[in-house]
Amino acid sequence: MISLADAERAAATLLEPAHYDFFAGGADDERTLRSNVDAFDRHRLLPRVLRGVGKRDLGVEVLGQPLSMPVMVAPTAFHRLAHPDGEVGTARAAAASGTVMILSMAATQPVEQVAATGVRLWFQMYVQPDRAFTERLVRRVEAAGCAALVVSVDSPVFGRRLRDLRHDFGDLPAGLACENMRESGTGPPRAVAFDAALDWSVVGWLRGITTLPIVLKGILHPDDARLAVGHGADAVIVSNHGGRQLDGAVASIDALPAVVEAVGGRLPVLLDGGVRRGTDVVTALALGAAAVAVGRPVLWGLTVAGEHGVRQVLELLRDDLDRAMVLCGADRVAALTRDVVHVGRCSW
Ligand SMILES: Cc1cc2nc3c(=O)[nH]c(=O)nc-3n(C[C@H](O)[C@H](O)[C@H](O)COP(=O)(O)O)c2cc1C
Ligand SMILES: CCCCCCC(=O)C(=O)O
Repeated sequence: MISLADAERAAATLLEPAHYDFFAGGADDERTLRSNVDAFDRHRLLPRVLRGVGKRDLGVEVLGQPLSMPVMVAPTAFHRLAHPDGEVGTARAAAASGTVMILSMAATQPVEQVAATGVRLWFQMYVQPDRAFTERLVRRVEAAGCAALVVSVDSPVFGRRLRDLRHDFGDLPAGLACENMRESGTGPPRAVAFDAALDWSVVGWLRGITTLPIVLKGILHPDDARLAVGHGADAVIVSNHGGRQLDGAVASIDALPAVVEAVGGRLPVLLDGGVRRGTDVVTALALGAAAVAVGRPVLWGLTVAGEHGVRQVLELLRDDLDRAMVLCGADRVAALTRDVVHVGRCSW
């Protein structure tokens, strides 16, 4: 594997077609899925030269946590469908790469086991209509040592994914389950529910039950970004759920600048969706993201070689980012300013 595209090609040959399509697919006609990548391709970089960038520092701090690079692992479901190493393998790789893993509520290994790897872990959740269960889960992830709660707000219902319908893919195979949906270690797992009745009061409710930082994942509209600030969120993730929810939603990188402007530095803005190259990371950082997260590429690395494959994917991105930064004349993330990004013709 010398690129993330290689990882996907290799994974496609290894996975059962239904599982590959679950990971790769998006909602409906997959317009947003394609847009996430295409939109990065519309951006070009305007590099600076002769900047003395012999030594680079890719490190950033997000919510008080130091990351060795501004690339985190996005929450994705069902890692044991990809490889027996599962979420634990992904966590070990993220820890070795010095970054944060956001663990999906639909993980196939328990949060305690994943946290035991020593990774810096944030926990993603869909707030369940059963708030008592949600609160018990919050206590559980706090006890496991998770450092932030990532609340997905882009899923009042589950997106309609035609690939899954065609394969009749709905349930996990025997022996795999959403381990964090069990009330106790051995009890049957609950189904993950999506709650279309959720409104902004959920942020205050969560604030009332936990001191963990609350990160809202799935913000695209600048007015929602302002509301997130007003309701006391600690960070937002500009995301369209990898094109798996509202097909036709704007590409993440296109939504980023207005969200950054709306937030006005009051909280960190993260981004996921379509990040496949170091130049994509540079573009997002230059447009104001504090860091990015990657979803599918991690699953492809995990499929190909378990923990080692995820490590390879993360290190490929690090290497790519380092090269992109030096070629842009930036020796640190803060040196990536908006003028480095260009869309359309140079007019001066
Ligand atoms: C197979 C798969 C499962 C996902 N599961 C979750 C999930 O459980 N919770 C969540 O908030 N987002 C989930 N996402 C969305 C990712 O967190 C992220 O927004 C998206 O994958 C980023 O786009 P990328 O795959 O192009 O990097 C999932 C995405 C994929 C591809
Ligand atoms: C029935 C379990 C739901 C898992 C949700 C995973 C997810 O968010 C996705 O995009 O897929």
